[in-house]
Formats: sequence, structure tokens, C-alpha cells
Amino acid sequence: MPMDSELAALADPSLDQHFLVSSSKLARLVSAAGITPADHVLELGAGAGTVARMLPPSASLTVVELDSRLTRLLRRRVPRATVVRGDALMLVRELPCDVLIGNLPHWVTDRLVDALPELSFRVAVLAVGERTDLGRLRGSFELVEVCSVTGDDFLPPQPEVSRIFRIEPIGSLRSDREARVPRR
Ligand SMILES: C[S@@+](CC[C@H](N)C(=O)[O-])C[C@H]1O[C@@H](n2cnc3c(N)ncnc32)[C@H](O)[C@@H]1O
Repeated sequence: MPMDSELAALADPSLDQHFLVSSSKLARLVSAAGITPADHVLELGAGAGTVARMLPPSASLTVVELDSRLTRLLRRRVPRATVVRGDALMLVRELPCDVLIGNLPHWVTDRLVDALPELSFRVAVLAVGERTDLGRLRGSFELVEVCSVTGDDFLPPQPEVSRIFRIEPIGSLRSDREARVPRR
């Protein structure tokens, strides 16, 4: 397993690579995802696997990463995951999932947010830019802010602030509630 200094040295600034290492923020992100053993989980832009390694058991875990150096590392560090090398924005349309997790460069997340209404998932937990306007999702999704992450929450430290949101399609919320209410 890479030490902190090795993890920081792996980061490629041209890909906005900052790996989330704060144990308290990782715990909040993982808890917000509410993963059950029956879920198919997809993490986009998995980096060095610091998030994927914390995820609880699930029916499947697929991680997508653009950088081939990191896909090799992910195969070693997260052996239970299916590791796919490629562009998250393309692959998210092909890989089915119940739970979608993504801490990607902010401009990539912005395009992912645009695509959310066309995707099928139960819950997404995404890190967005500090000033990203998620108003475009209101009416179709319930949004809950989980926490902010910045600076030493990452290796190497991330100068910008990201805000982590739990995002649930309103239709799936309604069907969850209906499933809990016994029919007469
Ligand atoms: C900010 S780092 C975060 C890594 C990890 N999610 C974490 O929280 O520690 C973003 C990661 O997304 C990857 N990435 C950037 N653009 C991508 C894309 N279009 N598709 C897949 N991965 C991408 C980068 O290589 C990098 O590993």
C-alpha cells in the first residue's frame, strides 16, 4: 500500500488528481451513500482507491478511472472491484448501478450532473465545485448537502473547496415510501 508521500507523488496535476484521505470525511461520504448488500455500486474517477476501499460489501463494485497508472494500482488496492479504464462520462451511460459515487474534477462533474436526468440510479453521492449551481436538478431530485472537503482532506492538498451532495431521484423516493406503506 502506498505511503502518504507516495500517494501524493502519484498525483498528476493535469488530471486534477487529489485523493480523499480524511477518515472523517470518507466516513461521511460512505454513510451518505447508504449502500446495502443488494446494491450495484459504481465509483467514477476512483483515483488511488481511497474511497473504494472504505465501501461496505455490495452485490458488485465497479470503479472507473481514466489514468492507466491508477487502474493498475486500483486492481491491487481494491481486489473485489471490477476496474474499468475509460472516460466516466461515456461509461456512466453503459454501466448499470444503484449507487453512483463520484469525486471527479469539477468540470467533469458538471457534465455528469447535466446527464443525471437520463441515468437510472437510486442514489448518487457527488462532490461538486463550491459554486456549482444544482438548481437544474430541483423538482426531479432531492438534494442533501453532506459536507465540504478541501485542503488537507486530500493528498496532495486540494486548494479548491468541493461540496459533497447526496442526490436522489424523486420518483425512487416515492417508490421507496410506497414499498414501506402496506396496501389495503
Ligand atoms: C480529484 S481526483 C479524486 C480521486 C478519488 N475519487 C478520491 O476521492 O480520492 C479525480 C480522479 O478522477 C480521474 N478522472 C478525471 N477525469 C476523468 C474522466 N473523464 N473519467 C474517469 N476518471 C477521470 C482522475 O484521474 C482522478 O484520479
